[in-house]
Amino acid sequence: MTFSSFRETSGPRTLYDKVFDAHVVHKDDDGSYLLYIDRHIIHEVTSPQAFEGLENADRKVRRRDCTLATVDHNIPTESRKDFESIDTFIKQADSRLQVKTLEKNVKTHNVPYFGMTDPRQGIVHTIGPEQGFTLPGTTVVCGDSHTSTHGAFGSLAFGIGTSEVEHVLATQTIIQARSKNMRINVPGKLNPGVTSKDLILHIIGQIGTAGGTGCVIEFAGEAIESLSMEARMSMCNMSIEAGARAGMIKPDETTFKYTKGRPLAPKGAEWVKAIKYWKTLHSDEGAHFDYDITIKAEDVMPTITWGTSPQDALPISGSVPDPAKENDPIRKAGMERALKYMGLEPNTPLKSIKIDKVFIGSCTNARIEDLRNASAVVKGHKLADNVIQAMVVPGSGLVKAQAEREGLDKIFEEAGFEWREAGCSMCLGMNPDILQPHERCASTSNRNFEGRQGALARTHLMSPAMAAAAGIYGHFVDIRDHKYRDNDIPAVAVTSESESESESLEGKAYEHDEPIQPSEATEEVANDELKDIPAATTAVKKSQAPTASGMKPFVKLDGLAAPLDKANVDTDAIIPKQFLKTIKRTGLKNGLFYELRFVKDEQGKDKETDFVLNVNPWRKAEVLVVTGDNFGCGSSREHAPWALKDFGIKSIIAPSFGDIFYNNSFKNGLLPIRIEQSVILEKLIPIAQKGGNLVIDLPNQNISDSEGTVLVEHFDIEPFRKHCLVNGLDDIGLTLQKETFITEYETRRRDIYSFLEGGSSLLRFDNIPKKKFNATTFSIVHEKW
Ligand SMILES: CC(C)[C@H](C(=O)O)[C@@H](O)C(=O)O
Ligand code: SF4
Repeated sequence: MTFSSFRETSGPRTLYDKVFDAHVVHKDDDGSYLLYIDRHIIHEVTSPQAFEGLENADRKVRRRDCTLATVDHNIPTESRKDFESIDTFIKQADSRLQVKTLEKNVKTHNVPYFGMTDPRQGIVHTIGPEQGFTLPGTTVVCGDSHTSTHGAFGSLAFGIGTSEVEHVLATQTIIQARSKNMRINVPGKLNPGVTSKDLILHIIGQIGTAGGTGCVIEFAGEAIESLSMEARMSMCNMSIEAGARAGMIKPDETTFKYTKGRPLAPKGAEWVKAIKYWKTLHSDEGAHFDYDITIKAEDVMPTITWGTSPQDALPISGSVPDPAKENDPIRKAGMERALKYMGLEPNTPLKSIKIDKVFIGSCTNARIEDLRNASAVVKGHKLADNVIQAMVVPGSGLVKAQAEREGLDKIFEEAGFEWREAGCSMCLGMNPDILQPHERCASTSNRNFEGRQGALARTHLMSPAMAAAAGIYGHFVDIRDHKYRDNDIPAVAVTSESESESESLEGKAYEHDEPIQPSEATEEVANDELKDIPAATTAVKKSQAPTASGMKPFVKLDGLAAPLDKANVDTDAIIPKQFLKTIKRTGLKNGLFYELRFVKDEQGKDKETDFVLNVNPWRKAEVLVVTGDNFGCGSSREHAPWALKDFGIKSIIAPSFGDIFYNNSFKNGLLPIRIEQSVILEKLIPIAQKGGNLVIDLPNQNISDSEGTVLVEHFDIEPFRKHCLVNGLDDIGLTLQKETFITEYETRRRDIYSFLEGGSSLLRFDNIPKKKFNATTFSIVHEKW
């Protein structure tokens, strides 16, 4: 049997090329591809507008068996012991609305769903692998940038925006351009005390947050091969912080061992067939990589961040850098701003910096191995007196249950840590878990952007062991100096899954021979708790509804240009988390660049700063001219282009863009244009600074001033994107015209990749407590499965 029906080249291929090729449904003459999506995970923040669009266009979820939903970002992490209903449990009205909207949507469309009363609920990127929903060689998408996590299985996994969520729901495909291939080789062995989190922070420190832009990174080499699946997931998780579209690691025995026996992993003959295929998934000898980078394992030390970008990473033995020693003026200004925000003095030894809080959680580091590593540090110690709060938030209900079986909860609690329920929590603080202004946190999460964990809060990223140690000592420490009690040193650069976990996951609890439809559990909750969803969501009038379809054509724009002299503007800065709780695409104007545009006055009211968009004439700007690289990096939130559009911005010019933001912009008729930095500085910025207009001619792909002088003779744009913008075309409508190709692909898929059939529809929902549960019921139910 041949496993692939499409091949771009006859020569050697990379892992990425192989997985990409295997999913090509159709290649258009303009070079864009339609890719089939095997696994689609959904959460409450980025799906409401997608379901709304789907319903307004009278479309259905094409493959509910390829779809899995859960709630994670908004939910409180306090004990659910007394959980009665979402109405009483979620106190924040906007969070509650998002959760209930998801529940309504999964019910309407019969999508398998792990709600708050389901012990399998957890962070999207924890539950996919845990259930065996994520499998080697699959395409995995989610309206979430850290979907890259799933690449640890050799799957092609990437974050998408809400319009694309709608596209996948309707068509089970996505329109993609081919990315470049980057390989990061890590030869040698990691030093004792060094985890995959240190390694990925080190890599980002080296290549920068724009280093992987336009690429899919394959992590390879001895140090990578020796990592456990959990450690690999932490690596791939943060490949988005390196600017990459996705991160991948070739599947091997470690992968197969982790996957075997998971509820949705293939069984019997299908397992044998799957393994045969998965073993072909590696980069061929001689395959071409556009970039090949080597990072020696022995050079990596326990690493933490000092600033407000994940690339601000240094070995723990280092000191806060000194801007006075930086020659590049843009970088120098960035460093000064970061140090001011972080409340740090140049040249301070990192180990002497005191902390206020600890957060052990997030999709990067809240799996069982992470909690084992952190608890081994904590065991027999107490939190330092200056530490106000330390939280441990497991990645899923199952991680929590496993940790409790191993007694880790007790170890943490005895040391003074809080033991919480699963969710995203303080990673971005869409729920009540936030830092207060100026609090400094040792965090195992992945983003240290300004305001990420709370307004004016200070985040330092590090491994679970290092965060736990910071809690014990009250300041950052080199984990290699820590004295473990009882010689209880965990295998931090673990080589394979611990037996106990694999066994529990292979146990009876997860058998699923008889497919059972998701029925009552989903239904009952949804029926009871839809009361406060406004009518507009349940019945939007077609004519009023903003959907992905029918965009206004973008042809020529003659618009006032505003200058923005910044690099690495992340989407958290473009639209902070508190504005993500909407279930609409509009009304985000005031949230745009909120932290930059407003400060609080004495009465606690918003007062405008002198940020460029608050100043005349730029209040009316339609073009944003950015001098620095990597505009729109970070989160996949489509709220970023929505907010820019709401403000009136129609085009953004920058040297480079975050991949997901770039993509999301097109879906909303917002034109991002990549122009070399020297040209921006020389020709465009002077006009923007004067408050002049720029004329962007999309059909002719050039930019002039209002007198007609051509400033940029040619800018690049992929033909398909141009075609859609100029004609205001609806992607989904276009894709649905390719129905024959999609059904043909599905027929082939059923045969060639038969081990993917069934998907989430094989999950059991019969044994889940429906209304109420407590930790004890949980583990009993879990044992019984
Ligand atoms: C809310 C979601 C869109 C976002 C993401 O894409 O990453 C979030 O998970 C984050 O970490 O900022
Ligand atoms: S990065 Fe944080 S907020 Fe985003 S999915 Fe992961 S845990 Fe959730």
